[in-house]
Amino acid sequence: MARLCVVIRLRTEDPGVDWTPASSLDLRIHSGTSVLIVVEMERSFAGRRALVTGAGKGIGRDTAKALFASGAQVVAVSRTQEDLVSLAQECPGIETLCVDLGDWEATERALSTIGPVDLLVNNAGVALLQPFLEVTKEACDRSFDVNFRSVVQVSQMVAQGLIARGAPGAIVNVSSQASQRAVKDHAIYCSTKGAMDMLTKVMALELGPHKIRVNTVNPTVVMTAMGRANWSDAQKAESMLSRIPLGKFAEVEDVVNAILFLLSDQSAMTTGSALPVDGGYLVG
Ligand SMILES: NC(=O)C1=CN([C@@H]2O[C@H](COP(=O)(O)OP(=O)(O)OC[C@H]3O[C@@H](n4cnc5c(N)ncnc54)[C@H](OP(=O)(O)O)[C@@H]3O)[C@@H](O)[C@H]2O)C=CC1
Ligand SMILES: CC(=O)C(C)=O
Repeated sequence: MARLCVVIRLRTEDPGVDWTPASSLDLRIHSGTSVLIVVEMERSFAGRRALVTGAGKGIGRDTAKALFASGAQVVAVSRTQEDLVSLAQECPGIETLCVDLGDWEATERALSTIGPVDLLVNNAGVALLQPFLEVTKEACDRSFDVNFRSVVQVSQMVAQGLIARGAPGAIVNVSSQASQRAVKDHAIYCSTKGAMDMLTKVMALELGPHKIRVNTVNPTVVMTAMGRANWSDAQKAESMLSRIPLGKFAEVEDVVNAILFLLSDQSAMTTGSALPVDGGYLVG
């Protein structure tokens, strides 16, 4: 028997859009032919407003661009103005906000007027590597201020807005495989990411009744500016690669796809989870 598979790709558009079909699909089915019609729903964030921290470079920049391309209104927050200028040139219409998220008062001032946000990606982070016995107060304070405290602060502001509007929302915290495995010279970094994973679970517990989902993505090494700074040495990289069953580091796109999945309605029943993007590193 001949089998015919028809894939119809639909975009979940704004309900206000006129669905009058531009063209019709004329199928002539011969007798004895079975037809499987697959309707693929593309992920669209039309009508949603997303805030991405650390959107100047790397994972955050590509996440902001992907959300923008998927129809979301995007607020890109980062520390270096020229990164935001170039991002706005690439994506005309993206909103930008330049602030050091490690500065609580400056962040409060900068984000107090951002308006409603439906989707939040807490991506900004620093990896200040020091052997445990050489950890400094400055590195400890900076790491926790950026990687952890700013996540608390920005999430509070966004969640309070959602609750006031009675609107559902989704938050993705960008953690790391390093939240669950010791990595040499990463005592403070691992601790900030471990704290982030636990924070994520408590946020999910308390915000769930408000229809706000909270999850982490937990990538392995990604060769962004941060990855290149710490993992360009071939021998050091090999020590990590040898512990990854898929035998490769993650690409930025792999992390972006995981983030968009956890922001989308396709993960409507997932909250409080930690989604590895690590090639199997954490199974070891
Ligand atoms: N790269 C990797 O191997 C991995 C990264 N991660 C995590 O992914 C996230 C993104 O990392 P990645 O894209 O690689 O990092 P990058 O260093 O390439 O980019 C980080 C971005 O965050 C911004 N940022 C950092 N600190 C602040 C701050 N205080 N206020 C505002 N913006 C800030 C940076 O701005 P600026 O450059 O101006 O400081 C930059 O735009 C981080 O949380 C990281 O821990 C997780 C696993 C692996
Ligand atoms: C940089 C990082 O998050 C690692 C080591 O996974």
